[in-house]
Amino acid sequence: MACPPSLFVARQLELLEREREEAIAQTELLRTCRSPQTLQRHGLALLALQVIGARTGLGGQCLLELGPAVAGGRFPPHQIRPNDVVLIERNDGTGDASGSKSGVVWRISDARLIVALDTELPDGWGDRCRVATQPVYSTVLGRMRRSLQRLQRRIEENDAATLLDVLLRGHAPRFDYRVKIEQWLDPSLNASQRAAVQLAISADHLALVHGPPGTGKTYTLTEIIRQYVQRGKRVLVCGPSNLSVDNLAERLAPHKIPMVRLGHPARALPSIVEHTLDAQTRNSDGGAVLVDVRRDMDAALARLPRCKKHSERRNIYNELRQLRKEYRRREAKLVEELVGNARIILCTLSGADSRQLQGQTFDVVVIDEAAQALEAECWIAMHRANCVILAGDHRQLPPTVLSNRTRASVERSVLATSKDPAVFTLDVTLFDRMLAQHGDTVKRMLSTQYRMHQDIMAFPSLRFYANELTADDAVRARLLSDMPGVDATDDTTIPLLWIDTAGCGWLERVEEDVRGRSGDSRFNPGEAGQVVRHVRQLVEAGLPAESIAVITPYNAQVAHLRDKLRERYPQLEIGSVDGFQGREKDAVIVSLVRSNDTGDIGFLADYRRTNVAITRPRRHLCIIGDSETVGKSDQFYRQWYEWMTEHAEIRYADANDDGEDE
Ligand SMILES: Nc1ncnc2c1ncn2[C@@H]1O[C@H](COP(=O)(O)OP(=O)(O)OP(=O)(O)O)[C@@H](O)[C@H]1O
Repeated sequence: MACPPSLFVARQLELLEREREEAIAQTELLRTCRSPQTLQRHGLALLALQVIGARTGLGGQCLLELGPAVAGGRFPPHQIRPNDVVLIERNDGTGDASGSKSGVVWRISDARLIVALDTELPDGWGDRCRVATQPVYSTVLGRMRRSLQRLQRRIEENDAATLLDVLLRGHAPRFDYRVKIEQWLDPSLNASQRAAVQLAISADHLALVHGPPGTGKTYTLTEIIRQYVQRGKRVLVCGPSNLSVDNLAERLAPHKIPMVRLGHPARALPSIVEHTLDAQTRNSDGGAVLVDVRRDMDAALARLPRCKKHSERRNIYNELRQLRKEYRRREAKLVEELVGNARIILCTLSGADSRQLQGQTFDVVVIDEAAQALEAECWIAMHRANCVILAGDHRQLPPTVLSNRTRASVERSVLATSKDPAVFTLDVTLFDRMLAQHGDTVKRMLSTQYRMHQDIMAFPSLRFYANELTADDAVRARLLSDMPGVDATDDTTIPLLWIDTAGCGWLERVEEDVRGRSGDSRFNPGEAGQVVRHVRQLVEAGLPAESIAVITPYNAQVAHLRDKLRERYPQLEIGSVDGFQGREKDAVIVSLVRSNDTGDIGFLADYRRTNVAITRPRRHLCIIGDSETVGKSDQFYRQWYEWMTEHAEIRYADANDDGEDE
């Protein structure tokens, strides 16, 4: 039996609070240990900006336009992205920190940054400012906490909703198999995809679609959503990231179903821009009136910089306040109409808490990438329906949890089945919990994959997917040498290669943290040399650098590899394994980094990370690592290496080879 619902929710609340404290502590650490200049060097801040203008956006928000203070200047390299929460601070030499404001990045280009603020910048602000990223946790965690508190109330009131019974009270999920699919809207679906659609459509309250890498999860969800709509149902489609939501929106867009994508349109793909609430509001009949009010607001905003007198400025602020009120009233009415008429609403999980969805209910909530979402985040959306379809892959990485750095996450399959709420950690997802609680009857796994050469697929299939994956004919034998312009060489004609660095003495090194102490991250210059060599050989064989990704579990190795490779191969993608989840490339080189005498493998012990790393390539996977270190005390890595010796090519690195010369 599962743990008592109210205890479970109380424990989740406690864990969220710990997460909030950790997020605050980390931000503080950044702020206290690093100067603004250092933050800018790390891509977390942009300094010396000037206010270029302000106009009105959706919701009557103030869209503040910023650019480099130097005329014709460009921003330095940075990591600021649309939807990031940023803090705008005045930087006019007065040293006055008052008036700093939090906003959301709307758009960002080489020389322009537009930030959405709830109100204008305070009166008296100088034109000079700087911007620094802030963890979004504060907003998202707040929404999660509210959703759990609501859940707690529903449990106390004994809410009879059967979704709660299945998700929290251990009742078995029910399926009505009389619900048959008369016509496949997408006839190209394969047998396992059809089985998943059938299960989802028959579910009274809960069904899981397990989608291993490249198996067409998005394809399948599209059919599920369309089948629901055809049955007259209203569907809320969510995912933890904007990208997950946009991928589905893009697949649904051609089918002409009334749908609305909520959230900032900044990152919307061109094909779905017309479905964003922002665009639909503008293009509707009522939108013309809004445009008029918006014009009045922009005109008032434009007058502001010219007013020197305090009283004049105060009058303009009063005028703006009235106009904003009017704008919000009219807009709310329009939004209610648009949202109310839509059969499909798409938004991030935390976006399901937005005011545009106030009072809205749905027949079903579909959650993509559910194995990467915190359970509390899922509840934000799940309060709106009595049936939920979860799609994901619990064999890949779970959501990032700041407060949980222990090996507990590795052992979470044990935790997920426990009755003791004290052992739950935040990265035990709802997807995990439901599988542990209800078993395989509640899920269907997609088993044909459309990404990897069959040899690349074979080990992950064996180890993570009960050997049930098959490679579609179109991909099963494709090699790099089959690509146009690529020569057949020793490297391009093999799908699997391990460059073994055992015995080379290339020991891992520890990166210093922000305080100059030994940090968590590691790098390995010897391995990096082998990466350089392999990239060079592939490119010399005619493979474009943009078809190659170099990935590694450690951020310090990412930075080290970027230093070595970026200039020579600007198109080459170099990143962390975690950041590459959900992506694919023709050739993928994985640098394992760990090399020591004790066999310490750190967070490589989370095999889900290894699974993500080795399932990214289409045609060629090259592992660079020390087989002795990783296999010393870890059975998984020992088995993997043994398997590789039978099925892949093993090359032994030369200790005198730094990868730079022929
Ligand atoms: N039934 C099918 N017939 C032919 N191709 C398919 C089919 N299903 C999926 N594909 C192809 O497989 C690829 C992956 O599909 P999709 O993007 O839906 O996968 P996914 O499982 O969501 O991916 P990820 O591994 O990133 O989660 C796509 O290029 C798609 O064209």
